[in-house]
Amino acid sequence: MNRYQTNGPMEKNNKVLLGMSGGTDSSVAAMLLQDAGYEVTGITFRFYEKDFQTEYLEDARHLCEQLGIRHLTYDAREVFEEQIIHYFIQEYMNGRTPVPCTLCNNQLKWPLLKEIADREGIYHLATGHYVRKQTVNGRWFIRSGADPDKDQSFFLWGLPQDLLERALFPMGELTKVRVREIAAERGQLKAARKRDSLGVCFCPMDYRTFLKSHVPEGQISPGEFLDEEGRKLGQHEGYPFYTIGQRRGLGIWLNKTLFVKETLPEQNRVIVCDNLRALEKQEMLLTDWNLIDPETALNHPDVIVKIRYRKQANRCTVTCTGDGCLHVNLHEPLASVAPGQAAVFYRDDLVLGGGIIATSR
Ligand SMILES: Nc1ncnc2c1ncn2[C@@H]1O[C@H](COP(=O)(O)OP(=O)(O)OP(=O)(O)O)[C@@H](O)[C@H]1O
Repeated sequence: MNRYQTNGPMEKNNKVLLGMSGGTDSSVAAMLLQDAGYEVTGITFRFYEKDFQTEYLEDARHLCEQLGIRHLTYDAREVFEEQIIHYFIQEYMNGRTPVPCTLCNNQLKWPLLKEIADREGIYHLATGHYVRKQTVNGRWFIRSGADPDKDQSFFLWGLPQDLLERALFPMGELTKVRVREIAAERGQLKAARKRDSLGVCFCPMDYRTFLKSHVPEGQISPGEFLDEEGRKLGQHEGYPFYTIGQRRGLGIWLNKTLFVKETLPEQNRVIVCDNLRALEKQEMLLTDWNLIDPETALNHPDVIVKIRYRKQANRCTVTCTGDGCLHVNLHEPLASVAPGQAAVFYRDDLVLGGGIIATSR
């Protein structure tokens, strides 16, 4: 899954390369890593800058100066645009639901951290993610963070062993409330008060507005809403604007609730239904998957799968298909499964792996 490969293992040392976004978590992470005796280097990736705003860079640089640590910047805007923003738009245009934060972490942010750490002779890699890590039978697993409201384990299922082994997660045992307190206690009031980042960094608003301003005119056009029997119910604004399970904003006025069941990009049609049960799926096929230890995940009846960051957890059995996909048999049906979304496997709070949903039925 990862593009950035380097040669051979690196000797352990007490140096750590910390991804610093200028936000509260990575700022406090820098302080805690320093307290723990590490020689910290901060790095800020320039992924995306709305209206050329670079205050986050200045904030990260300023904090490093105050802490007396080295700070690097790395311009990743072009690769971010190609790999993440382009993918995000393309997925919607293909009638799928993208997972840009998962992709960014697993294919860009963490591999870049490793690449630069290798170059700089730095063994450890760190971020301000609210996760923990643990070894089981000699393999490294991500565990949920101690703060259930901030747990970010859902996004890191794709990290390979060589990277996990070197990873440090200073936020893992802390709550966000405590992290803000630590920043304030150390006199870092700006860091203490920063707002939590909301949703996708380059698209914090409704994705439809983003698509409207980024997709060339004429590529998204109005089409038909059909019911399950193929009867025309009205006109939609273009299939990429609708996601499976959506019920708001359809603009169809019938005296019953309607849900998007399916989008058909080639025909620019959106199929709706009036029964939530019609959205339920019992099986999923995953591609681009990663399992930390296949033995612990495959063919066990006690695996939990999540396809949403919050408020959903279904029991399942995972098997490997002959053609290299993962088959997920859901023990209870699950509604609103969209191709393109990530499915993440857990046992208790241990992340066993995950993959991208190709199909479901
Ligand atoms: N532009 C960036 N450059 C370097 N590292 C980054 C950048 N953006 C995020 N990170 C790293 O990834 C972690 C998770 O980022 P994310 O944006 O998901 O979380 P966050 O809760 O907003 O974190 P923070 O409070 O540190 O901004 C950050 O704590 C940081 O270590």
